[in-house]
Amino acid sequence: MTAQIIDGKAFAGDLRAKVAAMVPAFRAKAGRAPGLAVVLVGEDPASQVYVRNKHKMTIEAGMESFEHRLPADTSQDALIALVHQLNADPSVDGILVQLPLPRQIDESAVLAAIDPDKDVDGFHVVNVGRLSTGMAGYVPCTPLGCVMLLKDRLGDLSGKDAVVIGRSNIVGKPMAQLLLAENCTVTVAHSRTANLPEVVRRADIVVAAVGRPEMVKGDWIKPGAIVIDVGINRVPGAGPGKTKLVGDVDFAEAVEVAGAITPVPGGVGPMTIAVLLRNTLVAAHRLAGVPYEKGAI
Ligand SMILES: NC(=O)C1=CN([C@@H]2O[C@H](COP(=O)(O)OP(=O)(O)OC[C@H]3O[C@@H](n4cnc5c(N)ncnc54)[C@H](OP(=O)(O)O)[C@@H]3O)[C@@H](O)[C@H]2O)C=CC1
Ligand SMILES: Nc1nc(=O)c2c([nH]1)NC[C@@H]1CN(c3ccc(C(=O)N[C@@H](CCC(=O)O)C(=O)O)cc3)C=[N+]21
Repeated sequence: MTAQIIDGKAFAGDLRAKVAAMVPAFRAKAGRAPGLAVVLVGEDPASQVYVRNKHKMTIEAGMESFEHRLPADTSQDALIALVHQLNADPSVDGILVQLPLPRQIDESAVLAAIDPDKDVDGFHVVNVGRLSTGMAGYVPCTPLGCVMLLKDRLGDLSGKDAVVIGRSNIVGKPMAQLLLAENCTVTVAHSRTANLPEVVRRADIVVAAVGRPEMVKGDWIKPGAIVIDVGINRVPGAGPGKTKLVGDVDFAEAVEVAGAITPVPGGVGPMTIAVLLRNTLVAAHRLAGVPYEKGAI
């Protein structure tokens, strides 16, 4: 039996359409559009592609997009000064500083400078604390997108055995917190985990966020399990000079065992941007004092 393919691209398209449908009512009440500011430091080609996509989709959703591109040798002080300027700008509801940052800049100092109420990435320690204590706040886009796909597929996640591979601050840890909040029994695996295949084999839900191309093999997966592949790895493709994207899961193997699986591309990636727009819409409502029906999207 082969797994169902979870169409994250289509799901994300629906989500963006729902966000776009709520923008006119917000505009009418607030007298302005929701605004998202994206800051890119340096010329990393992959980051440039993401930032361009975010800009395009922000505009398509009827929101304002403010792009700030800074040279790779920008100082930490200059970047933090820009963040402070965006914090004070009433037309900006959401601020995203594209990661990773160049070596001379301390990431945590920059994230700490972002107003937690404009932190639509959910990376500020205040929002990390809110998530881990069950308070309302901003949740990192990629993990929230993964939970949306899981709930769409499974409904209630209570009692499910979930294994998250990876413990980064931007994916693994918030993913584990969200699954815990959904009453899963959560295991977080990482590079020092002993017997990783065995650990993964007991999971009803596997989330792979490792950054190692096709590391998770088919015989690590319990038959019928749901596999969410967060990995985005560019590897050599067919023909000289060509590249292709693969996930952290060996898709060809896992698709033969899993109950459902996200592809790469077209799985989790598109969800990340759709959730970013959703978080920006929520931020705009809160900052403008326009009521937002909890759970509207
Ligand atoms: N789809 C999307 O929107 C997004 C995709 N990504 C992708 O997700 C992946 C993970 O990203 P990110 O969390 O930022 O990556 P990090 O490099 O920050 O974290 C990787 C994690 O994987 C663990 N790990 C590394 N090697 C192994 C191994 N052999 N066995 C078990 N665990 C291992 C590391 O363990 P340790 O802590 O011990 O070092 C670490 O916790 C990447 O491919 C990235 O491109 C990221 C963000 C968004
Ligand atoms: N502050 C910050 N917030 C982030 O959310 C953030 C970041 N920094 N730095 C980089 C990572 C990575 N990330 C992705 C977003 C979209 C796709 C995406 O749309 N992927 C498409 C493919 C795109 C392609 O073809 O390259 C897909 O999987 O189908 C992937 C990865 C957000 N990140």
